[in-house]
Amino acid sequence: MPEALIPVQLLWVNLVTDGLPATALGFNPPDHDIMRRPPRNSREPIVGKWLFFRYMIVGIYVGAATVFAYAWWFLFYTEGPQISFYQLSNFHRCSSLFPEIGCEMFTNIMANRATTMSLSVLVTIEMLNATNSLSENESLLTLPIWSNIYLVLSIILSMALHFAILYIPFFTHLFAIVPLNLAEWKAVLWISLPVIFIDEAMKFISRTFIDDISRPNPYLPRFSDLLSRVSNFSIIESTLREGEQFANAFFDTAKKIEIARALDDFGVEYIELTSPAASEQSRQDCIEICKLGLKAKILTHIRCHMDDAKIAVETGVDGVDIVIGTSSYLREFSHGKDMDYIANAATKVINFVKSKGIEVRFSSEDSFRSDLVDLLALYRTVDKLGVDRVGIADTVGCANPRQVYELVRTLRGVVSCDIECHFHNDTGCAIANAYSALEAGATHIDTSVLGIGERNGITPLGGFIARMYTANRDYNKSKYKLHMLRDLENLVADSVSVQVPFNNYITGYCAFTHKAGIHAKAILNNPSTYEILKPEDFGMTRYVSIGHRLTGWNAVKNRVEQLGLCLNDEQVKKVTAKIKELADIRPQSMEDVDNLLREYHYAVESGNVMKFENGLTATNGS
Ligand SMILES: CC(=O)SCCNC(=O)CCNC(=O)[C@H](O)C(C)(C)COP(=O)(O)OP(=O)(O)OC[C@H]1O[C@@H](n2cnc3c(N)ncnc32)[C@H](O)[C@@H]1OP(=O)(O)O
Ligand SMILES: O=C(O)CCC(=O)C(=O)O
Repeated sequence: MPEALIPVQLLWVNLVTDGLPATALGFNPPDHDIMRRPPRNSREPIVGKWLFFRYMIVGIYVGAATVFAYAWWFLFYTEGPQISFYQLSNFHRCSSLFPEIGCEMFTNIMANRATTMSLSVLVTIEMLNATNSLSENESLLTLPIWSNIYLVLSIILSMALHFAILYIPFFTHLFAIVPLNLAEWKAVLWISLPVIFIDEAMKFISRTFIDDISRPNPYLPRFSDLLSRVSNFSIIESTLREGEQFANAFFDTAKKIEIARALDDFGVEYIELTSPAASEQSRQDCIEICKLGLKAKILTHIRCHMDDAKIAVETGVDGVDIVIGTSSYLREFSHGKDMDYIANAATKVINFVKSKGIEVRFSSEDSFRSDLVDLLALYRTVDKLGVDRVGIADTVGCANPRQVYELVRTLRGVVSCDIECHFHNDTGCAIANAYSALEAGATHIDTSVLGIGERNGITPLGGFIARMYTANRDYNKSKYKLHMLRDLENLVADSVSVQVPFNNYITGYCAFTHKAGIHAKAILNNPSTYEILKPEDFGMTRYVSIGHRLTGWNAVKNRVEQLGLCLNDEQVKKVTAKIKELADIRPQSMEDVDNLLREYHYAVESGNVMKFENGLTATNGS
């Protein structure tokens, strides 16, 4: 095709569009939802992938529309020459192929008209694009063009300048263009306007799927985080493997079976058992548990060693979890092998387990203190061998959630199989790390009941459930029998001779106890004010404690109503003051409080309230 625009015209477009409208955009008002957006990550690129894609789409449209405007004039315009596309695109061979059409049209005033169409479309589209840029994501319907009056003025001025070069003869000559008529201007508008709709569609996608700017809470999971498995994960319950490494643990066969059944009933997807290479009884127990026909898949955990693998595959397990240390500590002080040896051993053991048609997972022990390049190369190798999962283990509990997120996210880009994560709790990060791992794309999390395991253990099942329930209540309620958690924890606590901690997640005795008056009032009005977990979902009950100096009259009034007593607000406030007086001396049981309320109520009913109050004070003072 002939050249649609010459350099001076392109310079003009730059001058008109980059000058006034671009400057006016600096006066854009803020988006309406600006305060609901989370702060931008400082490491996020200014132009991310999606924004770049948007620019490409709009850019392609601008280019196509400019060229089309030129072609339109030659091909479709009723007052134009109406030649064919073949003729237009072979204009340089016009004199030899189709001289009858009059080849001078490609150089004379007709060509200038087509050029003017192109130029005008480009200028108009740029004005519309400036309008689109009032906001990156907000629609023009809610943030209209007149919200930036400078933009309106600059567009008017820019178009006036464009009209000037179109209709003042000196400039038309200078720019090699011609004045357009009404029909041509209509075509300019029709060709330019779609850019508004294209950008509105892009903004809609950004708002709905990419930026989540409509989220009321900026800290909820982002829809854009497509890798996140927060609502699609499996639990590998390792009480009967990692848990057996807890200092107090000794599980006989009957106890293991009882725990396995309880875990299965609760709904965990996998149960991991101690290596059958550990002892003859461990091997027998493994066989017995496999025979139970549980819904959960049974795994056993072995060293990356053919001897262990051969024993494991004979037990009837559904899968084998292979592990080997990759950090310099473990390579030097545990097994003494280098990365090449590890890769070769892994290949042999994985191929062997796979040949038995059962699941195989390969994990690196002490992943967070391993060399990242070595680690990723190893994972890539085992992924290619066809493992079902690779595992990351924070064996010493050194990792924090950010490090976990980064490692899992990196690994997610390297392997296509599932990713399992195992977090020790030495620094109290095990639950948060598990959550971060899922956010980054991990698929399986290792837990043990009450977190029991080597040293102070791993991600506790109950705490993990609390975290995941908070992220997606329905998903967790549909997968697990949450009300069984307490029995499960009591069973394991008894088996290993420990108490369930007072502040245990969900089942600790004070997990749903509310004490301070301010809390109690709000809880009684709406439990969600101070409860992120619904006790009834876990078969637990809420308790509002009132026999103490931190109580308040709202909590006391509630108790008065529960007891069916009749006191007005002033009377409740007075009796609350009495409770505080007494509780300053010693804590009051619920029975003490109830007796006091009944006595006070009786005194009110019988008209002896003054006497009662004085007597009470005297008793306290004595
Ligand atoms: C971080 C974790 O929790 S990993 C899981 C830990 N689980 C267990 O240890 C299961 C219980 N363990 C046991 O019963 C025993 O340690 C056994 C049966 C596994 C091995 O017992 P032993 O042969 O007496 O060896 P020992 O326990 O003293 O040392 C471990 C051996 O395994 C080797 N080893 C350690 N980790 C690995 C591994 N991941 N892959 C292959 N070999 C390993 C060590 O080099 C050492 O070999 P060596 O006998 O040549 O010195
Ligand atoms: O097999 C695994 O992934 C974890 C092994 C383990 O217990 C650990 O590394 O702490």
